[in-house]
Order: sequence, then C-alpha cells, then structure tokens
Amino acid sequence: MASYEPKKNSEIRIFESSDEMATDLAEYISQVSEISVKERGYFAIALSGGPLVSFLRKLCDAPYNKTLDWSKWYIFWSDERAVAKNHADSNYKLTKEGFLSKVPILSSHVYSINDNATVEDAATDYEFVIRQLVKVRTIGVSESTDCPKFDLILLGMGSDGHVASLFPNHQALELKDDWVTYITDSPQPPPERITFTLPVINSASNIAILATGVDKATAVHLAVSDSSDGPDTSASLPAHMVQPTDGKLVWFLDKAAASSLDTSDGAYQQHREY
Ligand SMILES: O=C(O)[C@H](O)[C@@H](O)[C@H](O)[C@H](O)COP(=O)(O)O
Repeated sequence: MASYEPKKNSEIRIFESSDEMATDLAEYISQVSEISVKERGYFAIALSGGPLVSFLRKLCDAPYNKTLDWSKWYIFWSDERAVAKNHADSNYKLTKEGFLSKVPILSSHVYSINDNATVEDAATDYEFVIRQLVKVRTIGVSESTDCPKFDLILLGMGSDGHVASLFPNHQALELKDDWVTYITDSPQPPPERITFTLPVINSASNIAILATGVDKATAVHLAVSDSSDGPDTSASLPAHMVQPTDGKLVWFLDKAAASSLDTSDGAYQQHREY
C-alpha cells in the first residue's frame, strides 16, 4: 500500500489488490471502533450500499470477529433506496447478508430506514431517530455544527462523483439544516432514495470513501484536487464537497481508481509505503 497526505485532515491509500484493500479497511475500522468505544463507550457507524459492503468481509473473520467489542456497535445507513427490505436493491438487505448476519452486532443496535412509509416520511422518521440518539449521546454531537458526529461514515463513490445519494448538481447538496433528506429523481435507479445531507457527512469524526475501477479515476482526481487551483467543480462533484469539519477523511483506492492522480512528483506527500 502507498499512502499520501494531500492536505490537512485527509489521506489517500492506494492498494495493489482488492484483498489488500479489504484487509487494510478492516484494520482501519477496527482502530476507529476501538478509539470510539474507549472515548465514548459507543461506536456509531453509518454504511452505504454498493460494492462497499463486500469490502467489510475481513471484519467477519479472525481476529476481528473475536477482538472487536461488537456489543458497542450501532449501525446506521448514510443512504437507502426506497424499496422493501427484502428487495434486491435494498442497502439493508445487502448489508444484512454480506456483513450483519456474520458478526454479533445486536439487532436492537441496527437502525435501518423505514421501508413502510413514503420517502418523505422515512427521511423525517430517520432524522427523528438520530436526534433521539444524539440526545442520549449514543451518537456524538459536533460542537462546531450541532450536527450528529458519527464515529465513522463509510461511503462509496460513483463515476459521476456521487456519494451516499447526493448526486451532481442536485438541490439536496444545498441543504444546510436538514440532517436526512430524500430525493425522487435519482439519475440511477431506483429514483426514490433517502440520504444523509452534507452537513451530517462532514461533521463525522471519520469519513472513508472507497473507490475502485478506472471509471472512477477522473472523479477521484477532481475530488482530491484543491479547488483553489482552478474552477470550482464542487456542485458537479459531490465527493469534492466531502470535507470534514473537525474529523479526518481517508480515501481507499485501487490502482485503477488512483490512475489519474499525479503521485510521483511530490504533489502529494507520501508518508508510508509497505
Ligand atoms: O447509489 C447507488 O445506486 C450505487 O450503488 C452507488 O452508491 C455505488 O456505491 C457507487 O456507484 C459505486 O459503485 P461501483 O463501484 O459499482 O460503481
């Protein structure tokens, strides 16, 4: 793995293989969870759908299945598709089958999004649930933004640069006060989705964005570039708007997704290679 620190509070990790990436991701999540449990007594993690879930596979194996304090884990979703929980498109179903059914997380700690309401009501309900858990500090709170401060938010990224269900140039990107919102016009099916807003994503203690494949190379390149260098591509590239307020952002990339990054001439400060 090669690791770079392009700017303060962010790091880029580049992997030779998907196996190496899954191994490092498991170690990263394990470390973040241990720190959170030690500092707060809880580990509140928000997941997304897509290929990301399969990258959690190493957490289901030794040593993590035995060493992690699973009873302190609380699971949330940064986005969900408005389909029934047993539908093939459900992020909940994907996560349940690929991860939750394989580790001893308490089912009462799994906060899935209501699939039995309109998207609007499901978004309102989910924000309410999060507000209750912030009140009792199962989820932390950001002193700078008053938003929930998830210990970790894991995101995938589409080749268009979307993260969670925040798509390029969508008005949902502009929301400042809502924590959870809904869209009915997703450019990718299904059209109706529920999603965290940017203020919530950016208030997290830790954010990890996973991207694999050459189709992500341009979006990755633009997302990690400093916007002061050129035209502001922000709204057309939601991943570029992921900028932690007080936390840390780590990119997990395979070589193909990193192939447009100029990592050779000191553009990024490399601090570790093994
Ligand atoms: O929102 C969705 O419908 C997608 O599932 C999406 O969130 C996915 O995670 C990314 O598009 C990355 O997926 P790929 O790496 O397969 O492009």
